[in-house]
Amino acid sequence: MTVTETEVVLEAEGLTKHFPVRRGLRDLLTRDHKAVHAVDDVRLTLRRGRVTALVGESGSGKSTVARLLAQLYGRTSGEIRLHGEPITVHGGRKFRAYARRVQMIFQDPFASLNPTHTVRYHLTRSLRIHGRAGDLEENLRDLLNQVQLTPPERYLDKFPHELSGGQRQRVSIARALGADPEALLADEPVSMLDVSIRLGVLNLLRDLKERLNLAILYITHDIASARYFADETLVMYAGRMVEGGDSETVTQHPAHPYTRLLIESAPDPDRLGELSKPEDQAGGEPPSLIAPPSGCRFNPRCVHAMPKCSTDLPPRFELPTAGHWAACWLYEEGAAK
Ligand SMILES: Nc1ncnc2c1ncn2[C@@H]1O[C@H](COP(=O)(O)OP(=O)(O)OP(=O)(O)O)[C@@H](O)[C@H]1O
Repeated sequence: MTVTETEVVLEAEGLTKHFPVRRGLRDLLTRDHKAVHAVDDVRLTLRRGRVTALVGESGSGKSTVARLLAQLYGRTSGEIRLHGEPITVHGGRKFRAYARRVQMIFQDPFASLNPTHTVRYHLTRSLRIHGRAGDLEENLRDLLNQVQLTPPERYLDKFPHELSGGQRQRVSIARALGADPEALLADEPVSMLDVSIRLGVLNLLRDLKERLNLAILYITHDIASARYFADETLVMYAGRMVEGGDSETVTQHPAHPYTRLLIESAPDPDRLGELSKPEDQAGGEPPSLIAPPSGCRFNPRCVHAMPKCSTDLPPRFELPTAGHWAACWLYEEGAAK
């Protein structure tokens, strides 16, 4: 791997987002400031030419992380660095300059494309906003070629409803590429597509990562696809990161009980009929994020929970494989595994 491939593009440290809960009259009287603890103390690094998967079940805070990184949401605390420089933008020209380098792809390509406008309109707008409208026709053709919608002439004047789900998502990707970004934040980019076309879109993203040396954040609830598609995998539970490392290690040798549960719960034809879920003690309910459990947030569900787990927040413990870590007291030196 060359140095440029591992160049850090975007980093987050201590990234935290608490959404205030709308207060009722009683809360006003008691001055009770409730908040949804959607994301707490998240640290991650996106590098050129690498895909980083962020995996977790619904409500674990994955989309909020992506929106914080895209600076679509203001953060409660923490730092975001672009090429090592701390950066905060609140819309306007500074946001546009940021979005030129960090683009987001959303889950639902139908909702993110305007049904009254053609592919040409969407892509032209992106190129214009990002100052790349010189040689417009050539750039439009180039964008469609990049996402393998060929010949481009067949697609340019189509409306979103005339395209398949996979083609629409390719147009969304082309629109993001119109900015010529360094990082792509892909929030469940294939989860709304038919199973049969998901692989094609993931292969396209992988091809773009390699050809354009992009840093990609791939958000998914499907840990099996992370193994296939991502270089590195981070696992999130109830707003906190619980495990990370290279994808092969995290998916083949998961350390955190929650990661093991995710893998056990993934559909696997070889395991049909095995109904017990030994890693899940509490029957599969994630906790309230308004009053999250103290200590490790997974402790009420964890079959390995020790007294300490409900009182002390586990730090990241390094594991034998380089770069592999788990925030779990089982890995404290001397703890029985
Ligand atoms: N704008 C908001 N206001 C209040 N709470 C929010 C807001 N956006 C998200 N949340 C809450 O924050 C938590 C994390 O949500 P988020 O959408 O980031 O999770 P997710 O892992 O992406 O889930 P999904 O896969 O279902 O999109 C959830 O409890 C959600 O209800």
